[in-house]
Amino acid sequence: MHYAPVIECQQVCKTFADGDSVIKAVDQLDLQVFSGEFICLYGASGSGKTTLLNMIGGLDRPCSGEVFLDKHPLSHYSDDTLTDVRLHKIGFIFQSYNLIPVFTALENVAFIMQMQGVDSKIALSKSQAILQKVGLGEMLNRRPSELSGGQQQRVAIARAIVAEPKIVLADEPTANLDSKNSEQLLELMHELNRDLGMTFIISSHDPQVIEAAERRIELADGKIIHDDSIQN
Ligand SMILES: Nc1ncnc2c1ncn2[C@@H]1O[C@H](COP(=O)(O)OP(=O)(O)OP(=O)(O)O)[C@@H](O)[C@H]1O
Repeated sequence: MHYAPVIECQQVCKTFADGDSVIKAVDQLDLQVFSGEFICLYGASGSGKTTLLNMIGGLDRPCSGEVFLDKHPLSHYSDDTLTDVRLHKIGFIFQSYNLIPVFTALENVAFIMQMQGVDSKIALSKSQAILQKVGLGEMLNRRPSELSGGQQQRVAIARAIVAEPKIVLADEPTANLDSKNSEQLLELMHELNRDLGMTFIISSHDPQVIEAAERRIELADGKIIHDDSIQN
């Protein structure tokens, strides 16, 4: 059951200069995402998936058009406010895990909540609980270099979801995982979607991820060429 669009893209464009020519990475794209959806963006390399996720998450700004988050146009926010909005509403999972090498698994997860101003003790206990949930309860004190790729990815996921954001944006989250770890990650994301109603937008080339999504959206040349929610 979907209640309200949490994200809306209206005629969103993003161009990049490439020498004398211009690349239209995202081209007049319209999209509505509803609360609780589990979406996979797929399409050839260079079709615009990462660029679109970055604009939805406020990491990058469109050249024209507008992205709305909970009906608020992101362009009206200053960079500082946007950082704050992102911190409280959106969890990011990147292909490269972006963990802080000198922090332990526990500290990497707790860090986001501490930035949100959550009391340290509470942040650490919530982080411990979420690391247990992703199967890393025995590895709280290991640094990223002491964890496997799959385990590092699970720390990154724990970090993205610990503050229970409304929206999770994941850019090729299974790209560096074997099929068993990919399956476990997918199960975890589905569980969070089902139990906590988190909205997921995942970009992927992985047939396992595409198959498991409720709504599949295909991009080509910065445009949507297929959307399961639209009869096309
Ligand atoms: N910072 C940038 N500067 C110049 N061109 C860029 C930049 N970021 C993206 N592009 C170009 O924009 C287009 C879309 O790139 P994007 O990374 O969004 O595609 P993608 O679908 O995520 O690709 P992949 O599946 O390979 O990750 C590509 O042609 C890319 O080369």
